[in-house]
Amino acid sequence: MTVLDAGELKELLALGSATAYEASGLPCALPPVFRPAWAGARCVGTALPVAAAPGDNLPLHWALEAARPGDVLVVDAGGSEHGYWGEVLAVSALARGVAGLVIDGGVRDTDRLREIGFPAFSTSVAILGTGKSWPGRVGSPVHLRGHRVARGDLVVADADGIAVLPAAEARRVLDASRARAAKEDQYMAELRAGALTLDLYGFRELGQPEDQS
Ligand SMILES: O=C([O-])CC(=O)C(=O)O
Ligand SMILES: [Mg+2]
Repeated sequence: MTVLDAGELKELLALGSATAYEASGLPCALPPVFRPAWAGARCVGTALPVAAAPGDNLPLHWALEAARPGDVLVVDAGGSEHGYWGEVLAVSALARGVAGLVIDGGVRDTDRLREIGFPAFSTSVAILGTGKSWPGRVGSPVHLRGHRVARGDLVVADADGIAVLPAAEARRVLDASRARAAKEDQYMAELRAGALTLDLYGFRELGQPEDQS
């Protein structure tokens, strides 16, 4: 679905969410309240939006049938502090090639998610269970804390945060991210040699502090 191939997606993930965000020039960052469920979780893929009711994870079971390999489930659960997702759903997701989960809501079984390597990002970790009353919506756009996420958007999620890019911007953002990283690599060599960011970035002209003691 995305215009990038598997190698390019991997490269964008390695460049990182912060670089993708900065290079994009777009307001594409989800707020920092979304955190990885375990240290080292990271994923890239195409968004499959899901809407769920507070304390009800039935739509996530449906989403696993609808998901295509490489999809990231992006779930609006209204920030509800319930364990919408855990080991059982993650095992199924891995078997079906789902690349990850982003949920405005809770996840649980986080040790097991780490052990089996399923990358989940959530606004809480919560042990409360969920009901199965409303099948929800799978595939139509959702709003996560004011950010619209549509089917096919590109999700880049790692330790720093989550960028959600329109699919049509993916190649431009990859190119701009490569350029940004290459420029920073050049700067690194100079910084290691003792140069100052004030000079490399031309910040000296922006003004100096009153007290430099
Ligand atoms: O009970 C649920 O649906 C969520 C959960 O803990 C699991 O998937 O293991
Ligand atoms: Mg469980």
